[in-house]
Amino acid sequence: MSAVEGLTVRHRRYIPYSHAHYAGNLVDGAYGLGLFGDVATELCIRSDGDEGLFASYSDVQFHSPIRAGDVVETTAVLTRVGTRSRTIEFSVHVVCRGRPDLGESAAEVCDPPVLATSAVGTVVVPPKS
Ligand SMILES: C/C=C/C(=O)SCCNC(=O)CCNC(=O)[C@H](O)C(C)(C)COP(=O)(O)OP(=O)(O)OC[C@H]1O[C@@H](n2cnc3c(N)ncnc32)[C@H](O)[C@@H]1OP(=O)(O)O
Repeated sequence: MSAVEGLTVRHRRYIPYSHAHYAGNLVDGAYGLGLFGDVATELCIRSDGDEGLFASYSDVQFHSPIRAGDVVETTAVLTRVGTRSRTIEFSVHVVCRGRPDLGESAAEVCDPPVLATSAVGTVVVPPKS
């Protein structure tokens, strides 16, 4: 097993209302893939000293919507180290969510967090010099 297998990186961010795209203030599904790209970039920097390039996704699942006003946590776990390829498991969980039914700015912590999107992807890093 490689020393970096199991390496985990997490990012948190607030989803601004300017990013809402569909009815009910949903963001588009590709939004989660953008989050995966950013967390994969930090993971590759930590594992290989390079930002890496996304080669493919082998699985993408949209479990529940991401909405404007959510606070989301994106997680990347390095599960396989090839020669130049790196297999990563991704997830986005909603950790806080607006409660407009209770008030314009009301919001609550999601306990437990709500799984929104998951994926498995492959990034490629340069050869070791
Ligand atoms: C961190 C996030 C960043 C981004 O989001 S960047 C934006 C989106 N991505 C891109 O624009 C990248 C565009 N694609 C490319 O530039 C190239 O295309 C790649 C650099 C991704 C790969 O090209 P090449 O370097 O010529 O690959 P090879 O020498 O044929 O293979 C190297 C390793 O990569 C694995 N691999 C190549 N393509 C795929 C694929 N499509 N799906 C899964 N794995 C792939 C191989 O097996 C091998 O692996 P092994 O080194 O461990 O033996």
